[in-house]
Amino acid sequence: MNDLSVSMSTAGGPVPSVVLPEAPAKITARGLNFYYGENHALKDINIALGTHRVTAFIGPSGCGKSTLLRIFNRMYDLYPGQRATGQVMLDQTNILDPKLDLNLLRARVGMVFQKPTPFPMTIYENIAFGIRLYEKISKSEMDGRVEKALRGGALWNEVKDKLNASGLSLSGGQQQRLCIARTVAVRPEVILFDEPCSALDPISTAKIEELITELAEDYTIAIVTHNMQQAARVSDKTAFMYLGELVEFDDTNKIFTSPSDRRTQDYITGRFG
Ligand SMILES: Nc1ncnc2c1ncn2[C@@H]1O[C@H](COP(=O)(O)OP(=O)(O)OP(=O)(O)O)[C@@H](O)[C@H]1O
Repeated sequence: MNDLSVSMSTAGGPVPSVVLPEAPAKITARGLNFYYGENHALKDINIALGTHRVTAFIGPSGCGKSTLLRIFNRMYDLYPGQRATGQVMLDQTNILDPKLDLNLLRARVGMVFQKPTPFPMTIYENIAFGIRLYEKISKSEMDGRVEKALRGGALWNEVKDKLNASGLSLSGGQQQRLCIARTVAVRPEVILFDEPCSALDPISTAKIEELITELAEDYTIAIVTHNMQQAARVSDKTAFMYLGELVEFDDTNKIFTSPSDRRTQDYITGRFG
């Protein structure tokens, strides 16, 4: 990704022209089905997310992208009547195991949402709060961790002189980078992004995309996006979903230049969705 040359896609945006070598799987779903009560929202999903790779999920509204992402850190446990069958592995850990410690899972698999959601506390505390849930460290160690996380979120230079200001006083784009910093602060292995730029202006969007590319050096990343140029710019692999099915999953370059399935072709050329 970082230093790849680009070519034009059928959707009109740049796509990476070099295919990265296959990476070992970090998250693997096998025969995954998901139900909202009677609504069968995900149908027999089989997919592997490569370690330190960026996997994009695209598809028309309601196809199940967010549902799949939320399974990766068991967000569905928060709502009654929802159930998953099949297998989803994070390395050797079965994510669907009812006995799994969800706090530990969510420390390993962090999530950044569509709308920036800073806590109503200082910038410093937004970062320190999550670290304290998992670790007891000294003030000076915490200062170091907060700085490192804010650097990781590409926000340090903008906030280093006002760490005691409210997180809510930042711009939307800065708030989203604060949320990313908050996520990396607890040192996850995977970061899930659910349409992270849809509430942001183009400059903030570009910053977040650049950041996602940098973060892939240290984390495995999954991103749901409606923006196909964004999927093409930031991801190594792209999954196209339709009506709860995983229609096609391949190198991003291939998906955007010569997809195998007619439905993928129709979607990326704007014929529906
Ligand atoms: N909390 C819920 N309760 C019941 N049904 C739901 C719930 N959330 C989503 N669904 C249904 O599950 C299906 C998949 O929804 P999901 O939000 O995963 O799709 P999506 O591809 O992320 O859509 P969008 O791009 O619009 O966010 C849809 O039919 C949707 O109506």
